[in-house]
Amino acid sequence: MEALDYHAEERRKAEFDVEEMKIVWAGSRQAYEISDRVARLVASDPVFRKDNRTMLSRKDLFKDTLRKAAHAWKRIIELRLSEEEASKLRFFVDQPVFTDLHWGMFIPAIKGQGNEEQQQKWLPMAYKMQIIGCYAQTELGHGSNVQGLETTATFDPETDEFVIHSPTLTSSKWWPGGLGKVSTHALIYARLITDGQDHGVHGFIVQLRSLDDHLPLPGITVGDIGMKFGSGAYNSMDNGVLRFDHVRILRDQMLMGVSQVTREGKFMQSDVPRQLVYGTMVYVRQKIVADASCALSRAVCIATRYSVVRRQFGSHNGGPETQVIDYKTQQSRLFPLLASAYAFRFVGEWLKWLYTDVTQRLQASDFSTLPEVHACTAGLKSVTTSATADAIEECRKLCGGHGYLSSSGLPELFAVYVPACTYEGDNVVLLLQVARFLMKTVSQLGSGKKPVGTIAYMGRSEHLLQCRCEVERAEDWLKPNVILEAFEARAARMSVTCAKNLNNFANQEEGFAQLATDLAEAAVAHVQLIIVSKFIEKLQQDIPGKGVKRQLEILFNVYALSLLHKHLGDFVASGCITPKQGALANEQLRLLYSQVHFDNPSLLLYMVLLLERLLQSTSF
Ligand SMILES: CCCCCCCC/C=C\CCCCCCCCCC(=O)SCCNC(=O)CCNC(=O)[C@H](O)C(C)(C)COP(=O)(O)OP(=O)(O)OC[C@H]1O[C@@H](n2cnc3c(N)ncnc32)[C@H](O)[C@@H]1OP(=O)(O)O
Ligand SMILES: Cc1cc2nc3c(=O)[nH]c(=O)nc-3n(C[C@H](O)[C@H](O)[C@H](O)COP(=O)(O)OP(=O)(O)OC[C@H]3O[C@@H](n4cnc5c(N)ncnc54)[C@H](O)[C@@H]3O)c2cc1C
Repeated sequence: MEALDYHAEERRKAEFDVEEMKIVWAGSRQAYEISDRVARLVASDPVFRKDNRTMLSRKDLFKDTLRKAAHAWKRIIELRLSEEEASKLRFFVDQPVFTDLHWGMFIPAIKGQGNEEQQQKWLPMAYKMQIIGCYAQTELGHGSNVQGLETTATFDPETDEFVIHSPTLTSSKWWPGGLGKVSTHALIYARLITDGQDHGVHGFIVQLRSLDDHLPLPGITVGDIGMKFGSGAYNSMDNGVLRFDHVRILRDQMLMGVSQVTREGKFMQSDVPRQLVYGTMVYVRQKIVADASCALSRAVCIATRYSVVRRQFGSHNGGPETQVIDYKTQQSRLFPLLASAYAFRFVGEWLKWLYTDVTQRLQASDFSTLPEVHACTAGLKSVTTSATADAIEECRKLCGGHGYLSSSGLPELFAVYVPACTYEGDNVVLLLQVARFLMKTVSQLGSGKKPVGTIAYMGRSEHLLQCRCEVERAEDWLKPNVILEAFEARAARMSVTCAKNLNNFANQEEGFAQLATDLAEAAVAHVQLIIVSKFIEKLQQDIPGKGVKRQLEILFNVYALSLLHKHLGDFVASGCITPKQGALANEQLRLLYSQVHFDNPSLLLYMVLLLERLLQSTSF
């Protein structure tokens, strides 16, 4: 049977309502309709073709990208697309481009850190793209350590100006996307200095290039940092380098929403946490989590199509060879990735709500959830991007030799995706931020301050440190409460153990440095618990459509039990499950794999169907 006939046949046998599953994947009927409409728009427009992307020179690739970005903007205006539709268009055009940073960071930073007057001054020009902005924080010498940035912004009370300067080679801004060729302005993060006093890192809007001839302005040295990983990939983005030689800007070009400098040069810190200067990074991290599920689902779609169609060995009496998807090893490698795509989808939906909630709270000067939001966005960005990057590589291997062909789409997908483990925060550095939040929570357990939200389970740590999972048969692992308690017990025990070991060090900082690896692992356990718990909450919602909820329950169990199997050492070492119970979990997983395949081929093929549409505009 031909592949496409097979697909059609399998879809006809669907055990569930595929149309309703599409709505679940999209998040709502409206979101699905927008996705479908914009995907068709991109797929049907020859300007957005990408089948030549990996054969172009860097210069031609960049020109092609600019052409696409201009065409996208033209279509957005002509069709009066909403912000959500425009964002979808960027996603389907699927090529790193300067607009990602203009819309994804430059504008949000002005909205989040600028005062009312600054928003009124700069946003209208930015929305009309009369100015193009980038987010210039990272320097040659510092990326993770934001407090180590060296660029200076020195207030001159004589002229009511800041002097922006790059005092050292390592203070050169290095990496900002859109900086190398396109941006006319940059949001510069620099050390604020008034009257000889250093007030730390703050944001400043600086014009880099003339709006008449696009040439760099006096005192500005700017350019592209050159080729990056892979051929096509991120080379469509003009990541740049930038140096200042005593460039003067007006005082009102310092973003004054978080702190201010008066005409007399007095530094004023508003009664808001200084970390609001980091707010744009938090915003992008939560978007990156949603993007992870999309990138992962594309890779899974390709590997699923291949696995369903490819036959190898197993022919009897001249009959057809075995579909590779029938091999247990292929299933045990592929199905957890399919399940992870759904898990990241749902936790990304929740994180978007959490971010919206904290934004509303900040407007009411309620900073109570800011630490948790930082920990959740940092941790989920780290865990989902690391898992997705590894998964794309696994999908390449699942496709045998063909996975290494550019035309499979996987090499390009991998090369474009993997920097997500670094940008917006190195994944290990972000895990250590989560660990810092966990240790602070554990240290406060005795204070009577009840942990809430995603860390609430820590308030039950005494019980969790004693509990034993009630599993006697493999099917006991199908109960969400049993799985949740196992993940809570593991996470609580790993954090409490780290906290106890930290107490063996006289100096907390030294202890944190020595125990960093254990702390990072405790952070992963905490974040994986969040993902599992949000999947369970999704299943507790009303999910319409014949058999849809049943499919999602199967995927939940595949996701949770494959994680438990992968990290069995943590679970057993922390005492919450026995080796025998671990073996029963693995037995249940095997049963689920065969069920996912035989009872639910259209689930896989549904992914193929939905993601086929997304892939139509791609090179594979
Ligand atoms: C066509 C039109 C449509 C287009 C639409 C496009 C939309 C696109 C949207 C998204 C697209 C995504 C595309 C992405 C492309 C690539 C983008 C890449 C950009 C970048 O990489 S920007 C640079 C990123 N850099 C970083 O992330 C740096 C990482 N380092 C840090 O965050 C910090 O330095 C640190 C957190 C590691 C340490 O900071 P530090 O001040 O030293 O703080 P500490 O001493 O560790 O902690 C002090 C205290 O502060 C708390 N804290 C730290 N950070 C935050 C925070 N962000 N929020 C809140 N609180 C924070 C920390 O917990 C401590 O608290 P405590 O004292 O413990 O209570
Ligand atoms: C494709 C791409 C696009 C980018 N776009 C932008 C942009 O638009 N704007 C912008 O400002 N920046 C941008 N960046 C820069 C990016 O934000 C930084 O590269 C990132 O924050 C990591 O910082 P770093 O490069 O200094 O790495 P480092 O922090 O030097 O990391 C190197 C190694 O050191 C380890 N390490 C560092 N500190 C610690 C610690 N305290 N404890 C344990 N281990 C540690 C890390 O885990 C890592 O293994 C981009 C980067 C890339 C790759």
